[in-house]
This record gives sequence, structure tokens and C-alpha cells, in this order.
Amino acid sequence: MEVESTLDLLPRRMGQLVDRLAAVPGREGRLTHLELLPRRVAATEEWPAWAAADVVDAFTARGVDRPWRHQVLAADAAHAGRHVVLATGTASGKSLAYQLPALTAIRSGRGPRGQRGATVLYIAPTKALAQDQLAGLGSLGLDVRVTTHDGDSGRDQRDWARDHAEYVLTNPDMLHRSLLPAHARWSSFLGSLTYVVVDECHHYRGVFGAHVSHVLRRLRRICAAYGADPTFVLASATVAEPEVAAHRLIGADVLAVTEDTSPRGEVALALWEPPFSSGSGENGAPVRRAASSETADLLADLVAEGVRTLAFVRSRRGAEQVAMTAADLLAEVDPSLPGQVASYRGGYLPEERRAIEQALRGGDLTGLAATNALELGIDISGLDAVLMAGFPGTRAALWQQVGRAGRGAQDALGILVARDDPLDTYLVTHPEALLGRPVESTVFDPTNPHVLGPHLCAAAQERPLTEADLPLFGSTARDVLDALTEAGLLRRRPRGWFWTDRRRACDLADIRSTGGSPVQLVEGETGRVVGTVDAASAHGTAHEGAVYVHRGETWLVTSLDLEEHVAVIERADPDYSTSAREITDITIVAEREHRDWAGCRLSFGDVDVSHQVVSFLKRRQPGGDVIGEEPLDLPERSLRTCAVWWTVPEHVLAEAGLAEQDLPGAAHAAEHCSIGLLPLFATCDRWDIGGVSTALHPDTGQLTVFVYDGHPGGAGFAERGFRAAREWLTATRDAIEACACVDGCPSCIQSPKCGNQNNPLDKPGAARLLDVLLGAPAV
Ligand SMILES: Nc1ncnc2c1ncn2[C@@H]1O[C@H](COP(=O)(O)OP(=O)(O)OP(=O)(O)O)[C@@H](O)[C@H]1O
Repeated sequence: MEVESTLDLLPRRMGQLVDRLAAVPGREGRLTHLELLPRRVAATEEWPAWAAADVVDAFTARGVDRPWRHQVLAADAAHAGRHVVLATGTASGKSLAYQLPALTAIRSGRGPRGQRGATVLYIAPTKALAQDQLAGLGSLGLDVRVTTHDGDSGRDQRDWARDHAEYVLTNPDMLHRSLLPAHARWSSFLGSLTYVVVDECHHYRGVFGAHVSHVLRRLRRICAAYGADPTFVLASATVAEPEVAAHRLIGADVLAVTEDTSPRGEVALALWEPPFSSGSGENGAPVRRAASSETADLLADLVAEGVRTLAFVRSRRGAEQVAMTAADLLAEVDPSLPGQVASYRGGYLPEERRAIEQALRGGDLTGLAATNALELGIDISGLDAVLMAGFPGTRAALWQQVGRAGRGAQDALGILVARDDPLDTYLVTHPEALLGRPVESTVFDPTNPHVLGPHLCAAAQERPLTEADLPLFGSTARDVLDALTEAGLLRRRPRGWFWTDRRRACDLADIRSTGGSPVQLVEGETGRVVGTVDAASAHGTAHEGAVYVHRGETWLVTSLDLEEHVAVIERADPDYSTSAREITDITIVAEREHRDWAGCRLSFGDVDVSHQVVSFLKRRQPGGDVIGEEPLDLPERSLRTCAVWWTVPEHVLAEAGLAEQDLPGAAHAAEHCSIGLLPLFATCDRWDIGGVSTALHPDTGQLTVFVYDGHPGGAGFAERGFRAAREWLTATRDAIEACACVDGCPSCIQSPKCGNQNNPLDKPGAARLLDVLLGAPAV
């Protein structure tokens, strides 16, 4: 039985609840902002006249009396054959918006003896999500032949999908490796393809996004060869500039539906900053209390108040620790309470997931600490509050997590607890950066030749490429094709470009990896492959001695063999985390664009980066205190990629009164903090990008600070930094100035991956340098 939350009965309780949490003695100053987002009333419409009656009846039977306006707008557009992207909030019924035209097309396209007419392909970034869709479609009870097609499908299931299914649920990997290369066998399915649904499309970003964009273009090309021109419906709870991102993803114009007309209760979002702890970090810097410890306290308080709460914690170990600490704290209040809290990780069996969902719904469980694995694949509704131990990386992800609370018209509370790094600190002290603006654009670059090349090969193997195909693959396609032909991978004949190799061309592109063979993580004891790490990040995350968190589970790397591309790992429970440090050199290959800024110059272009991981730090967990550093013996690597860089001429520095001896520390500190903040403007992780700063760079002859994409050919992040440079570097300067420390700390200018032990760093110098760059008068 569903238990009504007592909070539903008490309007505006959420704001008061936050006030009570913040008023606990000793917590002064931790609540940095409270934002109340007003209630929203639903706007509904009639069912579209074209919708099949039995499909409408199936939705009505499931409790949907009338569709919301945004659902009808999107469904109408799709039905009329327009590509559409639906960018409305979590639980805004996006599934109905595409299922209505899709199921209608299938039902009305059937032949007289039930033969397959129209077909639909649904693409999700994970298998779990496709399984959830399968369950959702099944619960409609309609006569539609639906199945999943993924790595777990057996031979019979695959054959049935190909020959009989009308609605196939898959992922980009299967499309790339199985469905497209074997298109001849799928010709009847592809030739009838009417809709392609791209769900959770904000997942396709960075290098992965670029890969998926080419997989979708290959799909469009092959469908056209079989006479089909499917309509794409893309969906995402939160994606900025949706029509731009969707256009880049499928290579065609897309209509955006963005106004959410589903009902919503009041949402309170609190920003919370843990205090400085008594410990100290590198170079004696002050450090803040760990976000997970603070989250455990808040979880205990909320559970004690009967508030159904979900806490998102980065690692499984962290989630377990938060649940355990909260339970211990609750035991001091009331011995019956600890049983109300549990932890949850990814990888549970469906029955285990359902049991937890049920316990939360039924009120046997009030608090759950979970890893982000929960974000996709478990349906927990009826929560009152969500705690986030650390910013989940993007504003889009933050709203998605907050959206877990208060589904439907219930009121909801979200609390973001800052981690001790520049981005989190900036956000909790600059709420306008989080609240007053749209979510970040999904950044990726389909023109990256390292990504495009293998897909052109795959496309040529699927069907020879012709001149007419080239516009679909973007402005760089011709050059890349010529290079592939010259390298002997493709052969030009009168009828087009052919793949003449015996290998499978699709094997050239590993769409989840970012260049080079990925390193396999192998469990030493069993030989089981637990996962893979991109070649680019293996040195930094899978070196000997690294503590590696994979899907929330903690592992220790016992050895890394770069020749064999294998890291041997074992399950472990160390009380520390690790972070690698690397040293980097950079040379400019070509400047593509530049802007002049008050005597300074901001550039974007191609660079060669050589870098070497030299050691790793061990940090006690929880807490984050540095407990040791160990050297590593790894080879230097080089990378041709894209960078944004800025230079300040000597006379400008002199006029601003910046002393020569302060320049290296000032540039270094500005670089660190800007890397920490770029994820606010580009949908990247601080580990996707790197930086180099120098008081005198040989290629520019001036003080230069570079921020580069850590992926071969670039991933679009540096370019985004160039386009948003003024906002980005202003935020960087503000973050440095606003930080309460004296000489620099992890919240502003110290970086966990610095190869120079965070030396030298000059906090006031960095602020002055950025002032000069941004054209502010010197003090
Ligand atoms: N017009 C409607 N009126 C009432 N309920 C609806 C309506 N449309 C959808 N729902 C219900 O809202 C819930 C959320 O729908 P759905 O899961 O499709 O949302 P979503 O936007 O895909 O969510 P998520 O962002 O979690 O993927 C479902 O229980 C669905 O049945």
C-alpha cells in the first residue's frame, strides 16, 4: 500500500525544513542559498484526432485522462514527419509523446493478416533504460511486437527481432556493431522504419557524442537506401539549446518543444557548504569537511523527521559509509530508527531493485544513500527530498537528480552539498550560476577526424560512399576521406569509395572509448573483465596502486600492462582514494581563430601536447587529507588536440604592476581554477581537459595559459571555452576572489592532478592577472 507523505499536507514545509536544518547550533553559514521554485499547474489538450483509438484507450487505462500540451505538440510534429526534440523535465511524460505516434503507426500500418508494416527503433544509452521501456510498453497491454536487441539477446531473440519485431529497443553500440554492418539482413525492418527515438539524448556528449552522431547518420543513409526516411524523436529531461544539440546529433533540422506543461509542486533547492575542518592539506592549505560526512548528518536529520530522502554519493563505498554513519547517528536518537536507512548501488538484480523500491514506497525505508548508478534504471517515486554529495557535473544532471523528489504535484526538496573543489565552491557561493540560466549545451564535435575517419570506413563497408553522401557527414568529410584513401584504407572507384580490407570496418571505432585501444580491467582472481578504461585516461586512473571506482564498486589496481592493454585489479576496501599527477608540455600547431582583448589575445586552435603521469597521491577517505605520494614510471604520451589559450604581453603585465617573479604562480593558479570551472560552461568533467601555463611560452613569446581537450582531435570542450571565454574567465576570477582561504586551497586554485605539487601558486597574483586579461582597471 502506498503511504501518503505527511509533507504533502503541509504547504511550504520544505523551506521551513531547510531553515530548521540550518539552525542546528554549529551550522552557522553552511546554508549559502535557498531557492523556492513555484508550483506549476498542468495544461492539457484533447487527444490528437490521428491517434489510434486502442492506443489512446491503453494510456487512459493507465491513468492518463488527457495528454499535456507539450506531449501533444511533440507528438503532432512527429506524426507530421518533423524531427522533434522534447526537452522537458523529469517525469513530464516524454515517453507518451513518442509512444503515441509510434504505436499508432505500428497499429495502423499492419497488413490484413497482421504483417509488419511500420517499424520503430528506440535507442537508449544503457541496457537498463531499454529494459525499463520494455516493461513500460508491456504494461500498456497492446498487441505490438516489442523486443530488446542488446548484448544480452540470444540468437533466437535477435532473429525474431529482425524478422518480426515492430518496436526494437537497442543502444548505439549495437547499432554500430551489429545492426548497421548486417543491414542487408535487417532490410525489411529498416525499409519500414518510421520513427527513431533517441532517449536521454544529453548523454551523447564529448567524444562519445561525436561517435553517436555518426552512427545515427550512417543509420539515416542506410534507411534511405531501403527507401525509408524515419522521423527522429529525441528526448532529454535537460538539454540546453536542444535544437542545436539535436541537429548536430542527427545532421538534420529538428523542432524543439521545451515548455513543460506537466504539474509540479513547489521545489526548494538549498545550497550547502561544509565548514573548514581541523585538518590541513597540501602545502598546509585549509581543507573543508568532506561532502559525504556532511551528507550523512543531513540524511540522519531528514530521516528523523520522517522525510523520505535519497542521497546521491559518488562511490559505492561512499554510499555505504553515508548510510552507516546516518544509521549510527539515528541510533543515538531512537533505537528503532537505524533500520530506516539503507544503501543502494548499481548492478542489483531486478527483484532486489523492486524490493528496495517497494520498501521506500511502503514506508519501511525512509532514507537511501545511492551511487549515481541509480540515476538510470530504477524507478523510485514519491520521495520528498534529494541530497547530492557534490555537484553531479552538469546543471542538467543536477535537475535530473532533484527531479527524483516530488514526482507529480508533490512538493520537493533538493540540497546540494559542495565538495572541496573550485566548481562546487563557486556554485554554492554564486547561486545565479546554477539557477538563473539554462542548463549547459551538450558539447561534442562531429568534425573530429579521429572520430569521423572510422565511421566513414564503416559507412563505406556498409555501402560504398558517394559524393552525394558527403554533406551528411559534415564539412570535414571530404578531407578525411581523401586521407583515408591515401592511407590505403579506402579505394576510390567510379562508383564511389570502397572498403577493400577483410576486417570489419566498424571495429576501427570504439564508440565508448576516446582513441587507442581501451585498457581492460581484469579481476586478477577470476580473469573476468570487469570493465574498460579509455586509452587516454588509463595512465591517470588505472596505474599500479590506483584506487579505481567502477560503477560504484571500489577496486585496487595491482598492475598495468600497457603493451597488452590490461590492468589487473582486485576488490579492495582501502581507506584512501588516489589521484594521479602529470607533467605536460605543449606546442602550438595552428591558431584557427582569435580575439583581441585589451592588448591581450585569446586563441583557439590545434596543439601538440606531450604528457607524462609521474606520481599519485593518496588521500584519506572520508576527509580527503593527503597521506602520501608515490612515484610512477610511465612513458610520455603525445596528443594532437584542440586548445583555447590566452596570452598577456610583457608591457601589459608591467603596466599592471605584476612582478616578474610572481608570474609563474599567478598563471599556474589561474590555469588550475579555470580548469575547475570549465565544466560549468561545457558539459565536460575536469578530467576531460588539461592545462599548461607558463610565464614565457616559446611559441608566443609571452605569458600563456592553455586549456586543452584531453582527447585526440578534440572533443569540443576547448572550443566551447573559447566561445564562452568572457563568462568562463570572469567566473574563474570571481571564484579566486571569493574564496575564504588566504593563500589558496582545493576550493579555488589547488588541483588534485597537478604534476608540480601545486607549486608555485599565487592567489592574489592570479586574480590580478585575470583582471588584466578581462580588461578591468589595475589596482
Ligand atoms: N498526460 C498525463 N497525465 C497524467 N499522467 C501522465 C501523463 N503523461 C504521462 N503521465 C505519467 O507520468 C509518469 C512519468 O512519465 P514518463 O516516465 O514517461 O516521464 P519521462 O518524462 O519519460 O520521465 P524521465 O525523465 O524519468 O524519463 C508516468 O507514470 C506516466 O504514466
